[in-house]
Amino acid sequence: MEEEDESVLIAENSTTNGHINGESSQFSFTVFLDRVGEVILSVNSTGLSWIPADCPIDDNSSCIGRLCHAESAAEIKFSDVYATELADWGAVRQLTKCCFLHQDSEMYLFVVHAMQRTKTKASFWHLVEYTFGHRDQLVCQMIVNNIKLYLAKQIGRPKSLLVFVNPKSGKGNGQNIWGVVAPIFSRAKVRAQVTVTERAGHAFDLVSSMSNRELISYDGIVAVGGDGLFNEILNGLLSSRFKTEFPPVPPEFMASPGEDPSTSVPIPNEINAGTFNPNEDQFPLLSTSRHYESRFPSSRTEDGVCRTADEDVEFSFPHEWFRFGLIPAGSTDAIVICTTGARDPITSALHIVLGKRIGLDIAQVVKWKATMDSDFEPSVHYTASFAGYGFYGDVITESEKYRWMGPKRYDFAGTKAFLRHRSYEAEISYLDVKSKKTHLGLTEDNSDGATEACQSQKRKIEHVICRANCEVCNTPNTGMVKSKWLRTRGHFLSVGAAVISCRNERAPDGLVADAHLSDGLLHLILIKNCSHALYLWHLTHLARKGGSPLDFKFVEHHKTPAFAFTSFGKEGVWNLDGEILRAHKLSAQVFRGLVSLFANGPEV
Ligand SMILES: Nc1ncnc2c1ncn2[C@@H]1O[C@H](COP(=O)(O)OP(=O)(O)OP(=O)(O)O)[C@@H](O)[C@H]1O
Repeated sequence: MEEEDESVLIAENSTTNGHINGESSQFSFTVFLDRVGEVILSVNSTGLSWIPADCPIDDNSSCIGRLCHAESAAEIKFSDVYATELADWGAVRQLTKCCFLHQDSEMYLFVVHAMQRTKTKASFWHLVEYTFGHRDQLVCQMIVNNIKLYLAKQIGRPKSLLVFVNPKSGKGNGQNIWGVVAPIFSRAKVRAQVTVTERAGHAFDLVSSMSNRELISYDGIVAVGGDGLFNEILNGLLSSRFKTEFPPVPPEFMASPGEDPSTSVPIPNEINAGTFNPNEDQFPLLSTSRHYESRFPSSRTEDGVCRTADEDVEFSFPHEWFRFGLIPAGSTDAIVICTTGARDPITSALHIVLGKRIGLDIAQVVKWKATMDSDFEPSVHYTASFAGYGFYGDVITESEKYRWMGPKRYDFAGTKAFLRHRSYEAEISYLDVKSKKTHLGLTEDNSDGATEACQSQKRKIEHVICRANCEVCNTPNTGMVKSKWLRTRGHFLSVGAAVISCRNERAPDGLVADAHLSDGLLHLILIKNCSHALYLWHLTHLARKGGSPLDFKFVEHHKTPAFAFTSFGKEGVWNLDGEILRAHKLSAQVFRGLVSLFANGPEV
């Protein structure tokens, strides 16, 4: 049906307050609502509401009256409405006085599309459609046009998105899942430029080779897949655009194990630039402004010509409006679960079209050497969720052999790695930061001296779960933060660095229940060698809601903005967001809220 211009139309049965045309502040119409009957529909700048026309709000005289009112009066905020449209001429069903449905006469229809929280789990959002009818088509047109005007004023909603669909994600459902959510985007009039990936690395290549100008012609990039696809796109965006110093490392880090640091490999200038200065008072990583400098290399245009940096436009971090979206279709989907509280494609699509926004910490992981004997060749990687060594590296290496099993491969590979029970000798240095600002989750005595009992007590006090409008994530860093390197060496079953809690089906509270999406800290979890039985006990705590996997003697947990790792074996395998990274020597730092996501945080 063709839409007309804003019509200045006041029907006989309408009341208005303000101007209908363009700047209407409030108006009411008697219309029909499908499955209810005649209602008085009011529209104002915050949303729409209706009450039954023949069931006044104070008519509680009968139980039927009360029932009708409870079920048929409602209010929807525009912040929850993602589209409205005229529909064809059709039938509206009405509720009789005895609350039975019967078919009423046909009329012109219009539909309002919105989200609704599931009653039992607020994080799960579902689609709701309200179909209204009126015998005058112009009335329908005018109401729709006015609702559209209000929707256009909603801030932060995307208009144009790049979408990557991994057909091989999870159980191979990527394309089907996109098929399910695509109508939400088209109803919301969001243009989607869709690429179905043909191979691993396809999305990385496309994103990294795009000019900034082309990239910011979109409002964001959506991954329909798992954490691995998201990670690929993230790296594609950051690798050529985000230039920063390497993570700080302790002075002796560049020496080989057992080697005298003074005879170690000369460190290139760029590496020196990132070396931590223990005498520096102001901690360099915890930026107060959360604005990161970036340099812009030349980039390629569509016709393959390389532009110089001058011709391209700036892409700042964190970007003012450019966001990532993630529609879960993978095997783990930890990032989606942590950022929306649900593993549900519809919920994620609604977070995107409604223009939600949340900052996400990103860890920069630098691999210095692949094996003990290889040369220093730093390669930079970024992760939004997790980097793990030892058990985690073994699981990912093993699971790659069984990709055909789909998500079950992780259980199979995990069992094999568990039975093998290998430990790895390694040295880990981490920055111990002390701050009076307890919002960072750091306390004055964050380090060495604390007893096991104290640590357990402290963990309980600090157990603030990250959620929508999280106070910890929204508090800016202020004041001076002191730091020093602490070191631990030994045999470890695993070394893990979690950027976020990494909740997933196998670990319902995540690896670290109280990790935050945007607090500028990594959670370093060191599992020292222990008996098979104790390790199993730890794993069962991980797999249980409300478990305490960190409250074991053989588990060290440190909140830190940076760490450095050296393996004492010949080589080391890391698991970076589900991808293999061979690193004998590695360092990492976190950037607070470096990118933004179309998400709200879990509503728990
Ligand atoms: N067309 C493709 N064929 C094969 N591999 C692909 C293709 N497109 C992307 N990939 C790669 O598949 C890997 C895994 O994808 P993805 O993360 O989407 O699913 P998953 O591994 O099942 O889920 P999760 O990461 O949540 O466990 C990614 O590293 C990505 O590079």
